[in-house]
Amino acid sequence: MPTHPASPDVDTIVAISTPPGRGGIGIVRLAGPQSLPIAAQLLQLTQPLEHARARFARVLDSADPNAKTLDDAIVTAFLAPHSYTGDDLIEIAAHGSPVVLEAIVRAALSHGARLATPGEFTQRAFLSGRLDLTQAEAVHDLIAAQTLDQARVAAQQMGGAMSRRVAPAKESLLHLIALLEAGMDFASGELDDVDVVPPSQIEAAILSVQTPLEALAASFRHGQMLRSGASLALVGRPNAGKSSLFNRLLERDRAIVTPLPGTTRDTVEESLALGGIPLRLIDTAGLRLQGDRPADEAEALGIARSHEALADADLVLLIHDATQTMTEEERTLAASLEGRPHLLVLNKIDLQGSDFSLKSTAFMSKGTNFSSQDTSSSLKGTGFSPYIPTRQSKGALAPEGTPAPILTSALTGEGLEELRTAILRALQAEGALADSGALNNLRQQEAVATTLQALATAQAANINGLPHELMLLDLHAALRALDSLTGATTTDDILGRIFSTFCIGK
Ligand SMILES: Nc1nc2c(c(=O)[nH]1)N(C=O)[C@@H](CNc1ccc(C(=O)N[C@@H](CCC(=O)O)C(=O)O)cc1)CN2
Ligand SMILES: Nc1nc2c(ncn2[C@@H]2O[C@H](COP(=O)(O)OP(=O)(O)OP(=O)(O)O)[C@@H](O)[C@H]2O)c(=O)[nH]1
Ligand SMILES: [Mg+2]
Repeated sequence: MPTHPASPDVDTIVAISTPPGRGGIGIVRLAGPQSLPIAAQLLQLTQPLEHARARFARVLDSADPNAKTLDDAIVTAFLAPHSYTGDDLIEIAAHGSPVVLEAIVRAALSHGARLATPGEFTQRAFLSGRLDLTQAEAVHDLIAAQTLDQARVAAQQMGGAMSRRVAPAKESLLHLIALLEAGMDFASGELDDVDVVPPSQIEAAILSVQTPLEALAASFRHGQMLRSGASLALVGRPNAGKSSLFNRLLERDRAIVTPLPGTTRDTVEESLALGGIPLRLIDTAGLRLQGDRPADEAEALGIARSHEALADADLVLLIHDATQTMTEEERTLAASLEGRPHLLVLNKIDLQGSDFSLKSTAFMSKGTNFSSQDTSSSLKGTGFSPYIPTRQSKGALAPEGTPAPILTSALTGEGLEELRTAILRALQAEGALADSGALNNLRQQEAVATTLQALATAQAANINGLPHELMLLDLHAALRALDSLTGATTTDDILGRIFSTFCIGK
């Protein structure tokens, strides 16, 4: 484990740790071996600093030759190794005035500190072994969290959920490596050509490492969704009720709605949290039918944007007016969405007879197994063919066949709950949100994917009876990849890239 001795050649760093701007209180943080002596020169203490005890102090105006008081502050000292970073750390909580906080930082610089780089406090915590890399990343995620669910997941990760989750797999892998290496030493001695460990035992051992890591790899999608959210585009013919549904989902009248087709001219974007997942909802200009020309250039440009939103969205909601027959174009559009996550929404069901609504409800409640005979007469005239959704076990936003249509009325609100549920299901984000120790960034996902690849190669070598030396190379590669997940074997440039995305002062 890397350690960070409190030696004088380690820089003492300083930064404002509270957000830029004015606030009730603002905190300047100093970390490193010179923190205490530097603080002593900036402050007039009435009582000596003690570990983790808040003390009142006057902040001296260092620029003033008579060193008058600039502010009153509360100062806390954390002595190495019992601090956030692991080295001596001082916090000065002054009034939250940017000029005062900057003066404190400037004074600390003049006494030998240097400005902390983004994330450097957390980087030191990592380098001193107080946090592993997934925990350090979680600190960043927690600060960036936009929903409480995101914060909960980050907090679990910050508490070491990931390391705990991979620990048993790593233990098994180390055990297997030790076993094979011992066997090899043995074999190179007197007992040549003797397979000390039988292939079936190796196969089982590799499998016991693979299984939990595969489950971990599958958790990536969900973690990613919680971190970054998803974008949702509402597309369809003019007047289908896209903007009305958009407003319903947002629960406010954001987009303009009129009875005239071609009302929405440009894409309209709004954020929305659904089931703890941050979503970017995009209303688009209605797609005109062939031969049905856009009214003007603005509308034509708007339609071009609709196509872009359609191409970029993580999930497409194809909105169809249930009172209209589905056109060839819509069918083509629906077909082009195959293989991508999308939902078909039949809107304006309030305009159908009550008969329609009842049958539709029965149709929906049958669950997911529709057969062609089920082609409900309620859908007659809409042009929708029967759907046979298939469940896929894993895979990001995996297409699940053509989804069953969702029947809504933006006017009455009917079907909106079903639509919300269907959106979450399509994003595969239902169920336990705070899946403890889920992978939640590309770096983590790659570490696990590389581990699994190396394990698969090792397994193939085992099955093909290749020498253990070769298998050991793959197993060591797997171990290195697994260790990079928690940062034990992560290169400096990758570390640099990770911490540079943090706030200054964190
Ligand atoms: N004022 C303040 N608030 C803060 C932090 C901080 O550093 N300062 N934190 C972070 O930025 C977070 C809390 N995390 C922290 C984690 C560990 C330690 C720490 O010093 N731990 C020592 C024990 C300290 C003691 O003796 O009481 C240790 O574990 O050895 C401090 C904060 C959020 N709030
Ligand atoms: N009865 C009924 N009317 C609806 C429903 N949804 C929308 N409307 C009406 O249909 C008309 C068009 O609605 P919009 O939401 O503007 O349709 P749009 O798809 O955004 O249309 P464009 O922006 O032109 O592409 C408006 O008069 C709405 O009030 C619904 O579920 N039932
Ligand atoms: Mg509209």
